[in-house]
Amino acid sequence: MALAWQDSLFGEDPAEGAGALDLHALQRRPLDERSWLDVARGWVPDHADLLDELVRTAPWRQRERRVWDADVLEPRLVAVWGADELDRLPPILRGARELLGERYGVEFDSALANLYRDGRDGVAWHGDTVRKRLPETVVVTIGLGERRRFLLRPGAAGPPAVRLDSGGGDLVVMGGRCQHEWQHTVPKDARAGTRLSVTMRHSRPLPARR
Ligand SMILES: O=C(O)CCC(=O)C(=O)O
Ligand SMILES: [Fe+2]
Repeated sequence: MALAWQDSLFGEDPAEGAGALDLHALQRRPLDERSWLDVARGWVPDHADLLDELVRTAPWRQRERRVWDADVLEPRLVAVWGADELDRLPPILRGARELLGERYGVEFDSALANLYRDGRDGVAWHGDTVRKRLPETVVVTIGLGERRRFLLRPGAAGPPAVRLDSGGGDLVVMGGRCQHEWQHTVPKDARAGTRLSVTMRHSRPLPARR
C-alpha cells in the first residue's frame, strides 16, 4: 500500500513520548455528570514506526455501507482483532492493552484499527455500538500519524461541543455514558495526511468502581 506521508510532517515535539505508556500522564476531562474523557498526549512513543508496521501487517478490509439504496465504500480501511487474535497485535499495543485493562478494571477483548489514508477518509458522527450491550463503557483510542480533529457533541445533532486533536501517539479514552449520550467524529479534512487509530473495546460490564 503506497501512502503519502512523512515523519517530519507530524510536527513531532521532542518532549512528547517522554512518559511512554505512563498512566500518570492521563488527564480526566469531564464532559458532563455521567461522561468523561481521559487524554494523554504523545502516550505511545515511535508512533510513526507503529503506524508503518500496522499499515504493512494489519488485516485491512474495505467495508461497504448501505446508504439509501446504494452500497458505498466506507471512507477508511478497517482491521479487527477478536478476543483470540489479540496476541497478533504489535508488542507495544499488547502492553497498552494490559496496562489499560488494569487501570479501568476490565478486559479489552477486541481491537479495531482505522486507516485514514488521506483527508478524504473520515468517520461520521456516531456512538460506538458497544453501547447497545452495556450501560457504561470505556473505549480506548490511540491515534498514530498525523493529528486530525476528533470532535464530540452531546446528543445526536448540533455542532461540536469539544474538539481534540488525535494522532501523534495520543491516547483518548471515552468513558461513562459517552457512547450513549454523546457522539464523536473524525471529519474529512482536505489538508490532512495519513492517520491511523487503534481502538480497544470490552464486552463485559465494568466493575462498579474504577
Ligand atoms: O479514529 C478515531 O479516532 C475514532 C474512530 C472511531 O470512532 C471508531 O472506530 O469507532
Ligand atoms: Fe467511534
